[in-house]
Amino acid sequence: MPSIEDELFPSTPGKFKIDRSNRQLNRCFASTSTMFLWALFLIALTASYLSFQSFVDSGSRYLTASWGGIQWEKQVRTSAQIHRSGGISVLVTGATGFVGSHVSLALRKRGDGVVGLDNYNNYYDPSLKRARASLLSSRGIFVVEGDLNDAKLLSKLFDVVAFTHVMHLAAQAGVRYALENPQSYVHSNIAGLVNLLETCKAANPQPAMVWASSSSVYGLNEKVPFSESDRTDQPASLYAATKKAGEEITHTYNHIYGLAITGLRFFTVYGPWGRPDMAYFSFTRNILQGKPITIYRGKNRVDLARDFTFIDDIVKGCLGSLDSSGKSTGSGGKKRGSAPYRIFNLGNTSPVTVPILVDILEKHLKVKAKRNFVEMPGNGDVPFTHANISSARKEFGYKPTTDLETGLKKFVRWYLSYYGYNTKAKLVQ
Ligand SMILES: O=C(O)[C@H]1O[C@H](OP(=O)(O)OP(=O)(O)OC[C@H]2O[C@@H](n3ccc(=O)[nH]c3=O)[C@H](O)[C@@H]2O)[C@H](O)[C@@H](O)[C@H]1O
Repeated sequence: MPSIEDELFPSTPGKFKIDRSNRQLNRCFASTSTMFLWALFLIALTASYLSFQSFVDSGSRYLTASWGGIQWEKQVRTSAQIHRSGGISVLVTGATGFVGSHVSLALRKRGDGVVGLDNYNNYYDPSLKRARASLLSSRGIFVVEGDLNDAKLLSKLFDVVAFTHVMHLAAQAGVRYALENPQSYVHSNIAGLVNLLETCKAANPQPAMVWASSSSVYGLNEKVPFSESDRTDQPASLYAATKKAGEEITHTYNHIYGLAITGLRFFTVYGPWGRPDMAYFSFTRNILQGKPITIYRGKNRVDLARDFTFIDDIVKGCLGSLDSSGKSTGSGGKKRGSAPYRIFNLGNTSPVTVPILVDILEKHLKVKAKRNFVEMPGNGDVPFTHANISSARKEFGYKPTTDLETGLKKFVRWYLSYYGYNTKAKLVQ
């Protein structure tokens, strides 16, 4: 298996050759007028190259065309192969993301077929995604590099494999980043979702879909703990609004086309191989580097709290949802009967305040944090979250077992090892 360095710096840079012959040029530059015309031509060529390049740069965040071909199809087919009786074949979107990589590995471990899809966008350090991809590849999971909005790619994937399930985890995550880049939420969480649903609806047979909604849909809801039947019409961030829109959109596809759909409201998921933009991760980085951390506080200096949920518990919830998803009834875009439409909270059911989270990190890191308390800015945050998980428990026996203390210990152990704190030379973060 190639190492992560090999993937980043391929040994064969390509087939581009520089033509050093100047005989042709000598003839062209024979007269001044020809030189002038030639100069104009070069300027036009450069201008069109630059505009093409900027088109490529702006598009490359999302779209790549590095798929297709006999070898590629063979890799997809092999990766989708099921190795247990009664197993399923799953297309996992966002497979090199935090939750996606863990779910892919768990499915593969129990013998299910898994094909990943990921666009490796640069919302956070793509090298972490490449490292996760390397791990997946070592377990025989092929990750297709491409974007949800690439309809041809999605339809090709379903031509090659009759996926029984789609685990849709690709998304623009993060509550506060929506202030900076609102369009990326629309691109991934709305347009990308619809594109995927269009493909699933048209597939024959149709897969069942399980996808990641968010605890943030509860928004300004004050009734605790949050139950699936509580109101979700007061989102506090654009992120939350796009996830809520996703719930409505998936309902439509269930209603019209008979797609079996399960939405999972994840509550602040954390753990090894996590997302660097999240508080527990960036706090750890700053604490180790001796930099201050900013802790938001609510009105009247009330601490914010989250129902932090350990990744292994989320993975159990995802697999339980896939196994109990029921079947889609339609085919080729035609509904043949009603199909299940479900929404579940996946949380830990025991909220912890942010300062206590920092206490636990300090204990595991054996370093004191430099705490800087500020009033919660109007950035989309909500004061607290708390999941009622009785529906998921009833439906597929969901039962979280990892408390924050234990989960953060596992995260810190991974973090120190991944970033080289256990060796003499610290790696650059
Ligand atoms: O459950 C979800 O659906 C979401 O969970 C996560 O959002 P959040 O619960 O906001 O997690 P996270 O950023 O770790 O902040 C945690 C706490 O630290 C506070 N916080 C944060 C940053 C900071 O600098 N200081 C601070 O006090 C902050 O105010 C908050 O109280 C996912 O990112 C999101 O993609 C989505 O999945």
